[in-house]
Amino acid sequence: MAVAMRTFLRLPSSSSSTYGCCCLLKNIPILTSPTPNRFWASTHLSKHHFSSSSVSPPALGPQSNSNVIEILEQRNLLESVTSDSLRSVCSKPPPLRVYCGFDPTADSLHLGNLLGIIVLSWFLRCGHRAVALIGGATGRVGDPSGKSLERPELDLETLDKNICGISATILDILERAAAVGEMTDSACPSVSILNNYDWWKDITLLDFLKEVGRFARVGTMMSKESVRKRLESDQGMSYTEFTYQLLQGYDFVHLFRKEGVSVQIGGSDQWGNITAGTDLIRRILRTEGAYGLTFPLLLKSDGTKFGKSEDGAIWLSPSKLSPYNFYQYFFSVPDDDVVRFLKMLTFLSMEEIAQLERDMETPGYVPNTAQRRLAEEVTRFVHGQEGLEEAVKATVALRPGAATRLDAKTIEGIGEDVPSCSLPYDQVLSLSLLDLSVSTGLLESKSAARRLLKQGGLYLNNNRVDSEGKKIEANDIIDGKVILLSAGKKNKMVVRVS
Ligand SMILES: Nc1ncnc2c1ncn2[C@@H]1O[C@H](COP(=O)(O)OP(=O)(O)OP(=O)(O)O)[C@@H](O)[C@H]1O
Ligand SMILES: N[C@@H](Cc1ccc(O)cc1)C(=O)O
Repeated sequence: MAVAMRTFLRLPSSSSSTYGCCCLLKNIPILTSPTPNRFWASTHLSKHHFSSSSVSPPALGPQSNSNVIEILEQRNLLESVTSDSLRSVCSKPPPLRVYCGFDPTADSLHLGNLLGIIVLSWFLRCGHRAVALIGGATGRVGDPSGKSLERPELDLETLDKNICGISATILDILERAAAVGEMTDSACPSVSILNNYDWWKDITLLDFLKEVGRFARVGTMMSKESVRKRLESDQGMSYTEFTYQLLQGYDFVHLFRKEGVSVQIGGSDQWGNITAGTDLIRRILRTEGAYGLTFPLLLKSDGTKFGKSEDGAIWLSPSKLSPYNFYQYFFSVPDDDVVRFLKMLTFLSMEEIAQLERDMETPGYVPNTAQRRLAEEVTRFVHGQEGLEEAVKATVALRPGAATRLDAKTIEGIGEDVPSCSLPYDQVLSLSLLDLSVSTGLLESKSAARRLLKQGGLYLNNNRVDSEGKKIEANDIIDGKVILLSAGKKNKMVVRVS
């Protein structure tokens, strides 16, 4: 993909800064900020081309004349709006500035968080502007929404690392989203990234009580679901967490006043915090011009939400989940989920999705066609065309019996996601394949390995092995570094040879 782009990024100035993060966001010129701790990025992108590849072309086409609220409704991405007049406001000029906040509670975002980026992207596609807010300040406090226990306090080093990790992902994805939206107005950046620590670090407790606390009603604060639920629990709620809604509420006031942001979006669990913001804007700035919008939580078919606490979180950062495994996840979603995911997680037209749904009911439908389309679209959106090509290449190459020649990079790419082990070169060379399968832990015994080999299920670097006497030769060690063993189609073992 060739993208002509001009990007500015100001990272927080280091030395004295808590957020002196040194992450280098790839391909992005970094300008030193005159304002300490300000994290700001803007993206202007113009033409957008795609190289030919073996995957379907991406869903293109900005929809600048469309009403974003109607689109979100059609795609099950709309839960509530604070006022129905948002519908008319967003269909006429000027474009709106819309923000979504992300607290740095982990070093990567996950699939549930992607919904916020997708909704921002729909606004971009419809000609509006997007602001992603990193909660450098709110992350120190911890949002009680949807949590039954107080969040553990994060140390500053961890917060810093998390801010770097999630900022890089958000910027990467939103740049691609803005490119599809073909926003070319250089006077007004289509995407900005801000850190709320920039304004909170200068506000004293007395300022806060005077400027914010005075306008907040304790009764209203107590009635928020996040507070009510916690007060019913044995542990109760700390004053710090109780204050969270006012921090997020004041962010909206600040962004409304200083950055012209008039819409805040978030998952349905953010309703209380978002309305804290619209209330404060009404009381402090005496205007009705601010809107909140929530989207439903993305759920698995068993009704549990995609999050980060449980095992097997679908991370967006390639260092936590490779593009190959990310792709595989979507390729394997059950038929019952695929249409819902196509609507919520891709930008494919509703017509194309309806056609895929009809095809699924048709005799001769090739299983997983809809899943393949889903996997392509979501992987391309999150990891870019390059990440998608890497995932597809690995998928083809890693299929047992595949004709494609494996290389060390492809095998290393899955090394973090499948079991792996390291063995010295001279221990591996001339070892029998049966012994290697057992000593690496791929199979439990030599007799199990022999049985599998006889059934035609034991593979060395994707080639089926028939001979019981097969020994590892130098040219079986790919690029002198790795061996891929497979027991059947699913069980793999990467052997790193040192
Ligand atoms: N499955 C989801 N669908 C839509 N939005 C989500 C989902 N999960 C999280 N979000 C959004 O991301 C925000 C941040 O998530 P948060 O850190 O509170 O919880 P989480 O990442 O789901 O973690 P945990 O698994 O620990 O509950 C949430 O407030 C919510 O709006
Ligand atoms: N409370 C949001 C993050 C957020 C932080 C500050 C805001 O102004 C908005 C949103 C969450 O937990 O994900």
